[in-house]
Amino acid sequence: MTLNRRSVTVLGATGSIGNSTLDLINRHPDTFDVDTVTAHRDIVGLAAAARQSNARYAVIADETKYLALKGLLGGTGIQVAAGADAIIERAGAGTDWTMAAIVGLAGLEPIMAALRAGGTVALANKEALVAAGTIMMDAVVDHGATLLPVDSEHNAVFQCFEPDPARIRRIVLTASGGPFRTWSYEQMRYATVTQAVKHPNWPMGHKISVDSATMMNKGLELIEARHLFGVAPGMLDIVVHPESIIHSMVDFIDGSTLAQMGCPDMRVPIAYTLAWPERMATPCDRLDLAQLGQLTFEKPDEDRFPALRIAKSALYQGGATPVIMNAANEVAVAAFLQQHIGFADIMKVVEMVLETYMAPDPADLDDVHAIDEEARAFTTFHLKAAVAA
Ligand SMILES: NC(=O)C1=CN([C@@H]2O[C@H](COP(=O)(O)OP(=O)(O)OC[C@H]3O[C@@H](n4cnc5c(N)ncnc54)[C@H](OP(=O)(O)O)[C@@H]3O)[C@@H](O)[C@H]2O)C=CC1
Ligand SMILES: CC(=O)[C@@H](O)[C@H](O)COP(=O)(O)O
Ligand SMILES: [Mn+2]
Repeated sequence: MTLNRRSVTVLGATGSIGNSTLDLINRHPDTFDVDTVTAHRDIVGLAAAARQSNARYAVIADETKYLALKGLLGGTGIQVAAGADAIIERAGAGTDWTMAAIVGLAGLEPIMAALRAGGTVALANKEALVAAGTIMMDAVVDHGATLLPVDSEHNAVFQCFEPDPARIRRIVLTASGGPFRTWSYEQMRYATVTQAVKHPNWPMGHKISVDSATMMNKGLELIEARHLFGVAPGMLDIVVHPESIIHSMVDFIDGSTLAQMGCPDMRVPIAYTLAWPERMATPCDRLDLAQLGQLTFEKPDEDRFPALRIAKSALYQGGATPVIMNAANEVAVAAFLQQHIGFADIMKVVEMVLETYMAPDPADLDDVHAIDEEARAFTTFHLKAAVAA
């Protein structure tokens, strides 16, 4: 590998994507210079990540953990900071490459700071793009930044894509179908947290795992694709592919379809963004199609997975709707993970909020935050009523 030396920051360093990113980075200490690693509350994980990667800064969002983190990193020379603003400040410090792997809308401002600094942002956090897509894509252009998709489907599309929209007929996102692909709606009503976070193919954080189980993950990914690739909503499609070997496809006007394939390991798309526009070697398993035997495909079922219908409607509506949908979903998923509501209640809540809470289209980031905060408060207040209805 002959990559230029580059400085990197990993936002969300203690999570599933953060760990995979640092696994790759730590294998190449002569290429990657780790500037900053961040986390929310996990000081033990953050201190380990900072030590292993020889980071310059370790930043924890929860300010009450500052002294404890400082204690864990005493004598290392690694600088410690705390608070959401400190994360935004380090994200905007101008490193060459930033992994955006904070979960949820909490990741939006650090992403915007990194884009404003004009660097390359590897985007795992889909919630921020769903809520603030147009604003974020404008910032990429205005600040000469580069936004590279990490999400496996979007990274696959990016690898197959041609920027001339006249050549593209359709983008097809693959969906595993999640842990409840073969379950009836009635069975899903009684699904437990343990069952919902057990994804069949990908080990991931709890929030995205629940999104995969409801299939809201695929709905969020439709909106993510619309912004990343600038295509009309009608050009986006989903096919269920339980093996997660084909990560997505692009259909061209001449009848050709390009697909990107690989074993389900997020280090592959992460490595693509780390090395881009080159490629780098990874320790990931290689595909053995003869060993796999067959790949299967199914139509998505919007009756058993209403999130698909709800998100499609938000995709077409745009404006405030994706912000509200994302906020309601984040609140409802958290309530499910805390066992306050059932699995099937998640989409009941999201649908109720979208039917009853209205907001004008956001013009800027302040509007996005205002709508997000109000929608969260509305969802929390009406949670029990939505479930009882
Ligand atoms: N995991 C995957 O394979 C994929 C993930 N993604 C997307 O990537 C993002 C991260 O996912 P994943 O790694 O699975 O999630 P995890 O839950 O595993 O990790 C989340 C990370 O964000 C940090 N964090 C959480 N809340 C805050 C906050 N309020 N402020 C600052 N930091 C915070 C966590 O810190 P702490 O550990 O201290 O809580 C942790 O480092 C999500 O948006 C997800 O949709 C996309 C495609 C695939
Ligand atoms: C690894 C990744 O990109 C996830 O978003 C994954 O796609 C989730 O799987 P589902 O297809 O089940 O949503
Ligand atoms: Mn994905």
